Amino acid sequence: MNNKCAATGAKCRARAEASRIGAQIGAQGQGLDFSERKGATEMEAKQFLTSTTAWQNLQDYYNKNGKGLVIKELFAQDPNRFDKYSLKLSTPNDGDILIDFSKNRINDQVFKLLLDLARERKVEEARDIMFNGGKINFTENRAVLHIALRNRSNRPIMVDGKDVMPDVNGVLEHMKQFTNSILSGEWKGYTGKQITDVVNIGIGGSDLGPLMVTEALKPFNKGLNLHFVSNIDGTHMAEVLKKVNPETVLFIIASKTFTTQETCTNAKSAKDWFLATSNDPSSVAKHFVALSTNAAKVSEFGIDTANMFGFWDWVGGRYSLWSAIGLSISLSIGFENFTQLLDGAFFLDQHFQTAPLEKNVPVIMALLGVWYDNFYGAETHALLPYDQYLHRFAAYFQQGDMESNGKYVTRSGKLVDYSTGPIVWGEPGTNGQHAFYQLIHQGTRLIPADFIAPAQSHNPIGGGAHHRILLANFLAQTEALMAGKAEAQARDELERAGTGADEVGRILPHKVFEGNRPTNSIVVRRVTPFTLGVLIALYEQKIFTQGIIWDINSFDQWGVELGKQLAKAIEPELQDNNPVSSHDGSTNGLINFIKSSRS
Ligand SMILES: O=P(O)(O)OC[C@H]1OC(O)[C@H](O)[C@@H](O)[C@@H]1O
Repeated sequence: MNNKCAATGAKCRARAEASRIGAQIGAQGQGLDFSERKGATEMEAKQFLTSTTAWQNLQDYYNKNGKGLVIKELFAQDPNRFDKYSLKLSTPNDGDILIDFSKNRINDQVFKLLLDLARERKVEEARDIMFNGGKINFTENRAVLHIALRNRSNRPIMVDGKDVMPDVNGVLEHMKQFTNSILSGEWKGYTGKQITDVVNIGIGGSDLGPLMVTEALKPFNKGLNLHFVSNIDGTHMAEVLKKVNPETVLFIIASKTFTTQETCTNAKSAKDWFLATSNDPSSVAKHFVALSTNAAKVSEFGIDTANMFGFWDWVGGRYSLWSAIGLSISLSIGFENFTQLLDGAFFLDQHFQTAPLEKNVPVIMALLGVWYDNFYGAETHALLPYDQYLHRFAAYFQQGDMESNGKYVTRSGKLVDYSTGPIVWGEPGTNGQHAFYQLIHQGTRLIPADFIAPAQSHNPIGGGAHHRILLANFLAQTEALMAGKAEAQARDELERAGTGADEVGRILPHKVFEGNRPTNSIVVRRVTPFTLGVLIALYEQKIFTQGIIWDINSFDQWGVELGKQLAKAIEPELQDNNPVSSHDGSTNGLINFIKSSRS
């Protein structure tokens, strides 16, 4: 250990760890291209996925045995199946988190072959590149470092030769001071009143994360009313403005780029509304703050950069709730709880970095997804939280997963010949049961589903009856999806109920459940800032792992640009009522119908 290291023990150990990982990558990274070529193809897989040995082994196994993998029979054959295919993550203060993946169409051989695939695709090496600041988002020449935002060890993380942690900590300190001054009432509005309401104006990653988390952690709310405006539809803004008072409202303009049309338009309308009452441009500073990477645009909009909370281009929008974008979270639940959320994510990141693949929860969940998407042809994945507070969880991961892995070209620009990211959807239980579970149970599509439930409710009303019923339904659904109901049982039930023979013959097929529908179950003790941080990071790292296996760039989103471009061209055409003919027949027809219908 040199003298410099002796002076800063923890940092030094972290640096040594970083350089060890770096050396390891150099030594082991034969399957990925780790050449010095700028950015990019830093993690380009050398072999096309479907021609790798691991893939072909899986394909062979699936072809021979895929249809014969019946989960309930696998349980009958192996009394230790639950122990073998479930993991517990022990959190420091928030209890254990159980991840049960035993109700899947896997056996030891499939599990081994899936792990072989992760090894062949160099998942661990790719992970280490991300954690060490590699510019893996090569189409934008950016590192991918949301993990630095929750790097609670303060291990130095270098981008372009600079440690990002001092800046990360600086913004966290600013968020802390601001949160405390708002919550204590020290920060006053332009007429001297305390702030009572916060309106977050943002869209996509600048809306969904804060909205999902503030809803999920409502029991921890410190007293402010939170509102979110995302849609350009004036209705969204108009309805929120009805509920707030210019003297006591704080607008947070959240936009990584500060160029997003919806957010800029909504922010301007909010400012106009506010100034119509305050009549004093200097009062804006007390009621508007900005969260952005773009200081120039923030001041152009009229927000003092002293009231700006910055972040960096290495934070992807859909991974940004850990950054300044989380200010509304911090204002809702207090800064201490916000740091608990970061701690939870850090806990999961450490697990992802250190657990062997066969015990690595995000890796296992990613591999199970690949098994169903690519071999069984599943097209969707359901997220089914049995917790009302998590009602936006699936919506949040629609962006998280679909914007990340909805890509059809590989890192080197070749068309894939396999499917990539699934369609993600879901609603909280038990609402979903009374709406779409019919199709999961008896439809023609295979829908792998994740069930998420807390053992303890924040609202144990009815002497705990509500939560007991909720949990019974969660457990019953995963059991039913796996076990199904055989014809003999269905017949027996009908006969016992006194149904006549003709009637039995007629309705029996409708009463049979094939079963063998795969599910994962994740059970937390309670939904807390820490456990929610774990859950979110778990899905983020699952998405990362799948992106590596599929050899796609999970961190750009060019697919959202074309529509924006065309909208910019159409908008001026909507300014008058003259018919247009510059588009295809359908688009012309729609535009002209709208023009004729609005006068
Ligand atoms: O935060 P902003 O720069 O306003 O971006 C908001 C959103 O806009 C987009 O079009 C992207 O698809 C999202 O990834 C992003 O989260």
